Amino acid sequence: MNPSALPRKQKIAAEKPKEPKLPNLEDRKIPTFDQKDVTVVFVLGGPGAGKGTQCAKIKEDYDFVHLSAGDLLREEQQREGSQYGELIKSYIKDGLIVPMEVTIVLLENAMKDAMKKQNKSRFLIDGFPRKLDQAVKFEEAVVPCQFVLYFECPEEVLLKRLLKRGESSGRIDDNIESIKKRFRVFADTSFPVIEEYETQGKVKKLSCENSVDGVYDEVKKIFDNLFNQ
Ligand SMILES: Nc1ncnc2c1ncn2[C@@H]1O[C@H](COP(=O)(O)OP(=O)(O)O)[C@@H](O)[C@H]1O
Ligand SMILES: O=c1ccn([C@@H]2O[C@H](COP(=O)(O)OP(=O)(O)O)[C@@H](O)[C@H]2O)c(=O)[nH]1
Ligand SMILES: [Mg+2]
Repeated sequence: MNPSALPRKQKIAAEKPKEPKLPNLEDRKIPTFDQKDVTVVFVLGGPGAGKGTQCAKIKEDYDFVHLSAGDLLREEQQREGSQYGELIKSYIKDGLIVPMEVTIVLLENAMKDAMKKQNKSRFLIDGFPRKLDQAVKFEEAVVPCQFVLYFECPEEVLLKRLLKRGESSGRIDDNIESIKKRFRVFADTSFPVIEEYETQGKVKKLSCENSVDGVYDEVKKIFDNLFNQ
C-alpha cells in the first residue's frame, strides 16, 4: 500500500521506530564513588558459566549486593514506558551488547539505590563489562573495580547448560541460534576485557566445570582471604 494514502496516525505507526536518545556519559570523568567506600567485583565468564548461580551464594555469605547487568536490562525492557524496551530486546535476542550508556546508568542507579536503602557498599557486578569501552567508561564514571572473578568454561559445557536452562527460563536468547551468536560475541568482544584485566593483575580465574558446590568451595577461598564474613 502507498503509505501516503494512510491517515496520519497509521502513517506514523508504519515508520521505523526512532533510535532513542542515549544518556550522555562523555563528560563523566570523575567517578561517582570512591574506591575506599565502595567495593566492586566484576563477575565474568561465558554465557551459562554459572555467574548468577555463584553470585547468589556469595551475596549470602559476604554481604554483597548482586547486580546482574542482564537482569537489569531485562527488567528495563519490560518496564512500561521505557524508551529502551525495543532496543534492549533486539540486542539481547541477537546476543549483541546493548549500548553501554544504557547499562552503565542502570547499574549506577541500582548501586545508589542499594547504598541508600540498604546501606550496602559491596557489589558483585555480574555479566558486565562485556566490552573494553564499557570497562573503561564504568571505571572512569562510576568506580574502579577491585578485581575480576572469571569463570572459565569450555563451550560444550556452556551449551549443555544453556539448552537446559532454556527449557524453563523463558529467555528469548536461550535458543541454539542466539546461543551461537552469544558465544561468538563472548570470544571476539568480551574475552578481550578479561585479557586486559589480566595485564593489570586483577583476574582471579576459576574453572566452572565442577558441581555448583565444588565451584563455590574455590570461590570461598578467594573471598575468605579478602572479606570478613
Ligand atoms: N557448576 C554447575 N554445574 C552444573 N550446572 C550449573 C552450574 N552452575 C550453574 N549451573 C546451571 O547452568 C545454568 C546457567 O547458570 P547461570 O548461573 O544462569 O549462568 P550465567 O549467569 O553465567 O549465564 C543454570 O541453569 C544453572 O542452574
Ligand atoms: O553488560 C551487558 C550485559 C548483558 N547484555 C545483554 O544481555 C544478554 C544476556 O546477558 P546475561 O548476563 O543475563 O546472560 P548470561 O551470560 O548470564 O547467560 C547478553 O547476551 C547481552 O545481549 C548487554 O548487552 N550488556
Ligand atoms: Mg546470568
